[in-house]
Amino acid sequence: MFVPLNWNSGVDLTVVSCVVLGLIGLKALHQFILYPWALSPLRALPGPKGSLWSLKYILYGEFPKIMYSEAGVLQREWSKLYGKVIRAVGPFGIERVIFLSPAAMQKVLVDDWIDYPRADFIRHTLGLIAGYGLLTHTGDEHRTMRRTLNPAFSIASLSAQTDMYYEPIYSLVSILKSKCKAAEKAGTGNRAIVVPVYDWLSKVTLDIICLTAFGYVSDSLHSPHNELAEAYHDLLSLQNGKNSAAIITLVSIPGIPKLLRTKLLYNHRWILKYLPQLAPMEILVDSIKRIRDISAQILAERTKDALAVGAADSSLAGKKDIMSLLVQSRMQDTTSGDGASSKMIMSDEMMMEQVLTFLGAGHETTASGLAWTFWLLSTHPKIQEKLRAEVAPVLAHNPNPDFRTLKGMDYLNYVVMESLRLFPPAPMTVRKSAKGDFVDGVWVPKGTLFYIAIRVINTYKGFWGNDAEEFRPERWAELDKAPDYHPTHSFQTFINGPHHCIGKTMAIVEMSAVLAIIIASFKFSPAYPGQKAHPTAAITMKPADNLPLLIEPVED
Ligand code: HEM
Repeated sequence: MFVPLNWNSGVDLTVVSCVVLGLIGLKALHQFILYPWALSPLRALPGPKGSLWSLKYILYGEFPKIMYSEAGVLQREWSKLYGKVIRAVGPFGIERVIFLSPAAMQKVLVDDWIDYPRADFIRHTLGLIAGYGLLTHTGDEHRTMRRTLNPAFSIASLSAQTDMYYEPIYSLVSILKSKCKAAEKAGTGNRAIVVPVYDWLSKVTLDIICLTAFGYVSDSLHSPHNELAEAYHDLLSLQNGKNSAAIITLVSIPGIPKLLRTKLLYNHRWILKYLPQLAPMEILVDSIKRIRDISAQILAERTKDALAVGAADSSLAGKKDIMSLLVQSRMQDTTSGDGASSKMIMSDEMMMEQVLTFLGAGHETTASGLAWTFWLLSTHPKIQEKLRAEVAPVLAHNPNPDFRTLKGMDYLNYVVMESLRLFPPAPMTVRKSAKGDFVDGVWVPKGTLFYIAIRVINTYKGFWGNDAEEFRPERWAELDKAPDYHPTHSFQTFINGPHHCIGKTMAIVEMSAVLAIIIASFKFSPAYPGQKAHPTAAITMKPADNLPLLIEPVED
């Protein structure tokens, strides 16, 4: 029988409160101090250790340092001090491990990938920003979804899309040339101008991904108030360590990721600006809603087109964009009943999440990759000259090179790969062990977070030699001579295994096309003496200052 607690019940409320508080205290003591520092089987691994006299360190561990330092650089310093296996304690006493060896990467990312899914907080952060599409699924569901999407990213389909790159790229060239001309006419006597390179690259890559992924003309290069470009601009303006920490904390609370996408919260988003720590979330909720609305519109248009084509003709009727291929394939599977076997017949809702994923995963990553390439070329003028000498004659002969011509320019490929190695647009990702097991001879308990140290592995001297942190594109021609280079696991920019980036070849070819044409048209140099790169610390690594650079048209 239920006995209410009151002064007459014989149960002393003070005792009950003390017991409850005592239990909470013990749990906190275990979580923050005893487990990570005295009981965990990982506690003896090498790694940074702060003072247990510091309340801040007990509460947050290495997290503040990680969030406020350049992505991957702190971890690279740890690898120099502690070697290929590192343990660091994060917020709430939660441990994370870093393994650099090819054997560990093979186990976690390739052989036993099902036992090492993406951690929930990273899944929800990605889902919120880039849709709950392929990026957020795992296991069998991921396998069938990937099988359904793979054909749209085949070499044949990419080759058919290459000619769609050129209109946006040449539009950018003519916009920048007219800006240089205007500067000269304005009486500076000089055609060199400083431009925010990342901003322009973000527009050109948005226009390219919209055309190649959806056959949608965004033309953000000419329309400064393009809705999609503005929504992404607002979303990306949130990208800094403080906001990332707030987003990660929020999405770790059950129910919040769903709430952030509801109409209710969108309609009352103004409330958020009154909550100091959550004020930037108003921009997040608003821009996500705008991006989702435009994505729904794109999907509805593609479905309408496919139905019209399907009624007239069963062929793809010249549509080469990824979404048209998927919508067509869904129609064929639905009518033939094939989808039930090996492929997935995606619902409208699921297709919509894929639209968001291709936009989110395929736009800003490529723009950042290109921006860092121009930064490296600005600070390495001889390499810039050598690249121009390779691409200019090819473009003079063929201004719109096809897939094979782009792949055939060796130095261009080396420059792109070397830049993606040093400045990987996604500098890290996270996995969580679903069971306890030995990794590289170390017992790692269930529930441990694995920091997949993309940038650290890409620049580890143990794999790349003493000049690992230098920009030297020629190294890609000499990999067979590098004794410790591992062909699969020394370069993790797109990671490896079943979750490896589905857009890898697309991104490399697109970057090569943009880079070849822009570098043949303009010389790049730093905007001011002593300029430094400022990569933001977040899930992706974009230049915090939009990368101002001095550009000058190359004489015809
Ligand atoms: C330079 C550009 C790019 C980089 C550096 C990059 C990097 C990555 C990385 C590191 C992952 C693995 C994330 C994880 O498992 O935690 C990934 C996955 C993914 N990427 Fe990319 N990406 C780029 C461009 C693209 C493009 C152009 C698209 C599509 C249009 C794309 C679509 C995806 C998708 C759908 C996944 C999830 C794959 C799966 O789980 O099966 N990415 N990317």
